[in-house]
Amino acid sequence: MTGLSKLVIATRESRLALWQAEHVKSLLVQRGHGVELLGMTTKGDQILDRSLSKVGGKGLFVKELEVAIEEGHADIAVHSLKDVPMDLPEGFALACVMEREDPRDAFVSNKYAALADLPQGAVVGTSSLRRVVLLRALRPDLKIEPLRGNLDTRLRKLDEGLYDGIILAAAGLKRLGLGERIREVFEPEVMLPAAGQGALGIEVRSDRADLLELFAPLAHQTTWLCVAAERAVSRAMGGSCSMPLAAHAVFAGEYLQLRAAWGDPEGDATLLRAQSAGSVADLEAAAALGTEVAARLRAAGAR
Ligand SMILES: NCc1[nH]cc(CCC(=O)O)c1CC(=O)O
Repeated sequence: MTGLSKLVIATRESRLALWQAEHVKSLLVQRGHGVELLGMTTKGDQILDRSLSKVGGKGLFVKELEVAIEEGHADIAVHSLKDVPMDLPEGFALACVMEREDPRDAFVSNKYAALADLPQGAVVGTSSLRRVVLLRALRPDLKIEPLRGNLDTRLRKLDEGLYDGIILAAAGLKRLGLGERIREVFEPEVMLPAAGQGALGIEVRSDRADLLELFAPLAHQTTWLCVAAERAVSRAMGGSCSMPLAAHAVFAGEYLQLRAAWGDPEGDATLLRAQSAGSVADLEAAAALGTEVAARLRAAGAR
């Protein structure tokens, strides 16, 4: 990047993706860089009638953006880390992980103030296998129905009366100024978040030393360590979103505390949990903690 050229951010065109790209743009503009957005549609945005776990998973939201970078139409992509596959394609790297928004899941409803207020057999919308399994553990009586689409689409379907309540990430709602729609946030003890939930990552070509240097100051080190541990659990478990898997890390003093939960993808009521904590100084140590927790899940019977 020279002083003259503009930095181009490839982005999906959902309101949340655009907010995230604009957020990164404003941080760069504050630092004196020229920035442009390149909006594009991904397969994940087009396929709305099937659960993502059935059509190929997380990579569906990032592939087109990587092609744009590869072909030189864009320099970077901004991702919700939750949607980023555990292993980036050859030649790509995360330039940084930024400070996390609220990592928790939220209950949204027009009729009920909390999950516990839902009557027997109420209809709850979510297409996340993780949320399905964790919801079943909390309320086996509920009727869980698929719910896909971007945030606005999901809220519209709730408002049309198709569901008594839905589960969404608090982070997306807060970023879009929709925090007042949240009736209840679930503490991680109650509904363990997905690996990377609430965190943003910047993807670049790994040979772009200029960009790696440019984004180093935007990194949030504790978030990066937490997310590295969480993603290592997913990686060690096979890392696909056709498996109900939760992983969430927090710092308690100098210790990184990592918890994970695994549900049987065949859909029975099995829910296994594992955790560990360690003093973690770098990304390798964080990843090792994640691998250890995955091994504990397996020892408990996870496949
Ligand atoms: N799977 C879609 C997705 N990817 C990231 C977020 C929320 C924001 C975040 O986790 O950073 C959402 C929406 C949701 O799960 O409700």
